[in-house]
Amino acid sequence: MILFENVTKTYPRTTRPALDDVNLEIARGEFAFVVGTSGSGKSTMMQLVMKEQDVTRGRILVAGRDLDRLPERKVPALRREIGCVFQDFRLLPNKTVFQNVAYALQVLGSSRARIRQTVPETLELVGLEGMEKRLPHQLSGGEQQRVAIARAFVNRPPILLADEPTGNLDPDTSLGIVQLLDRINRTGTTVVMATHDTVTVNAMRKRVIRLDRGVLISDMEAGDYTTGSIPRVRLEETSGRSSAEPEVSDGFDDADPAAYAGDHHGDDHGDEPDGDAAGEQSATMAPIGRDADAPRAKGGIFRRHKAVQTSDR
Ligand SMILES: Nc1ncnc2c1ncn2[C@@H]1O[C@H](COP(=O)(O)OP(=O)(O)OP(=O)(O)O)[C@@H](O)[C@H]1O
Repeated sequence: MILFENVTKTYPRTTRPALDDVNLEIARGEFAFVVGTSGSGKSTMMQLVMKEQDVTRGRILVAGRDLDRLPERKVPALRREIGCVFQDFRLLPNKTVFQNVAYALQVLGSSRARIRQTVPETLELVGLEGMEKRLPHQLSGGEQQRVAIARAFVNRPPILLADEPTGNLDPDTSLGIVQLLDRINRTGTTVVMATHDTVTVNAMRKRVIRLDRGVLISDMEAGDYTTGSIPRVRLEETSGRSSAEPEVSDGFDDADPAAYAGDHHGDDHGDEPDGDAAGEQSATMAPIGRDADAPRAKGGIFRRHKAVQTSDR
């Protein structure tokens, strides 16, 4: 689903790379934490996946697309397949919970009927039923982040990136947010979460990818956030081969969700990707947990890597 091959990113007017020769594969349906101290390159990794930044060297594949060869006009289609959640929630302050989530579908051209159906389903999924008409400032931080997650997930993207989503939250609330991301992951969505949050990482026992000054130093299944004792590893290829919200007039300023009834605009998603793109998303919302036990398919085109211990830190 996400493949980094010898990826180096050096920002203009800097000497040390933000990411330095990173090799990495995250398969479809995986949940991975990306950890490391401030400045280790976590956000850069996320931005590269979104094609908000371009690599300096190396290659990135996302959902079957080679980002270096992706024409600018196809970047929106890439981003429709990636939901994003940030530390600072980034909600629209003058819109209700419902409107914030609806907005994500609206910009995709979804019909009012679809919006009216899927927004309440998604709000229920994230545990915000009954809060549709509240404004962001009438919510706790954890609730605001749930709105942001609902907005990121409402069109069922195959990939969800979360950059420090618990950075502004207390430990209990943080755990709830990560458990929600875990639930979303169980529907089949690939989740990558950058974090400093030791407690949550240790509680979840998921894959932990560790960066140190731009270098991928370890990649562990069911790992933890043990600082100082993780063996340094390098990724060695094996022979086996096996995939700012625009402020627009939306016409949806009515605080009453019932106002969205009935008016079909069609679900034109615009410029669709080429056939090489994996996983065109479903237009309908499935109940959460429907796919929870489905086998996690590995992408067929991605190289497999294995972690090799090189030295102790
Ligand atoms: N736009 C930019 N221009 C120049 N340097 C940048 C830019 N963005 C990030 N960097 C540098 O790249 C390195 C990695 O930064 P990045 O934000 O990816 O780290 P991070 O691990 O996400 O940090 P944090 O946990 O504090 O968010 C840092 O040295 C940072 O100063």
